[in-house]
Amino acid sequence: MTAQILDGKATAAAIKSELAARVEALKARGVQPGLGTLLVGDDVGSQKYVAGKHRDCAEVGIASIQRELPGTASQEDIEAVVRELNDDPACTGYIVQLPLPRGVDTNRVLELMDPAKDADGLHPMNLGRLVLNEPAPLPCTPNGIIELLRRHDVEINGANVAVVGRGITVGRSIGLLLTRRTENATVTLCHTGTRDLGAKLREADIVVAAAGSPHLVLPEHVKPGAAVLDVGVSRDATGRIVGDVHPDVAEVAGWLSPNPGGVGPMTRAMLLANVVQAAERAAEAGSVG
Ligand SMILES: Nc1nc2c(c(=O)[nH]1)N[C@@H](CN(C=O)c1ccc(C(=O)N[C@@H](CCC(=O)O)C(=O)O)cc1)CN2
Repeated sequence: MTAQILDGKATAAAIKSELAARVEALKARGVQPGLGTLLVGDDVGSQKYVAGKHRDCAEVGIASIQRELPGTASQEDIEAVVRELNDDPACTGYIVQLPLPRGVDTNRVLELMDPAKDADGLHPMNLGRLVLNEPAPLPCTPNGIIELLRRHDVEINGANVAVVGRGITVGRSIGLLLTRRTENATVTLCHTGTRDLGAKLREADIVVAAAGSPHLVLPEHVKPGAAVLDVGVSRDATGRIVGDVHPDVAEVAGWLSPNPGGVGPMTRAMLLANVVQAAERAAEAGSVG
């Protein structure tokens, strides 16, 4: 068997053209959505991701507000920029690029954000709303994974899903999304403390590998025909991306997301979707437009 490709690049391009039409409609009502980003430090990967987010904004007609601080910035410096973005009317939604430098209290920074401007769905209020099944911006990577599966007609309803990795942007929240009645999956969250990871993976119809551990998922771990999403990003000595999934998994899986070109572009598309949706909600509520 050779897995069919879950093409994140093409799917994200289709979503972006849908979003561009919604942005046009907002602009016709006098509403200009604007995405802010705060990047702290000089991590090359993070710089690339943030640059990509602003390229996407330009493509769909969302305005860009870029803030950068050096890696030596203090907690207070970072919080001052968060307050500025909270108060800036041109910034209708924003993100703080993660991870923040060692020593910075990330939770305190996220808690200080205006939840109405949280374009990443990572503010504790919005994660709480997700738990309560109330409308909220959805975390971008988990939402991107679900959208990628849906748009390729991969059955989620009733599926056994194994997630590997318990990080804040993927592992912790994806179970909340997949176990909603609308998705109806059964989720096992695996991590470094999981005994017999292989056995958990072999039971799964869908594997989400988000551990950041190069080639952790091997062909013998995968049920024939399963959908495998490669989310983890490590880099080899030349700076090339190495995913969590061994390339030979393509011989066993039914579906496989490439890395790069799979979940990454979907993460960016879902960020734009959150910005557009928040602007639409605000316009409906009459606060703008
Ligand atoms: N505030 C946030 N920080 C981080 C998030 C997040 O959702 N919010 N997720 C990741 C990084 N990330 C988004 O910020 C992200 C990762 C990957 C890509 C992407 O398009 N990757 C390309 C490859 C790019 C390359 O060559 O390096 C791909 O997969 O094709 C976009 C965004 C952690 N931080």
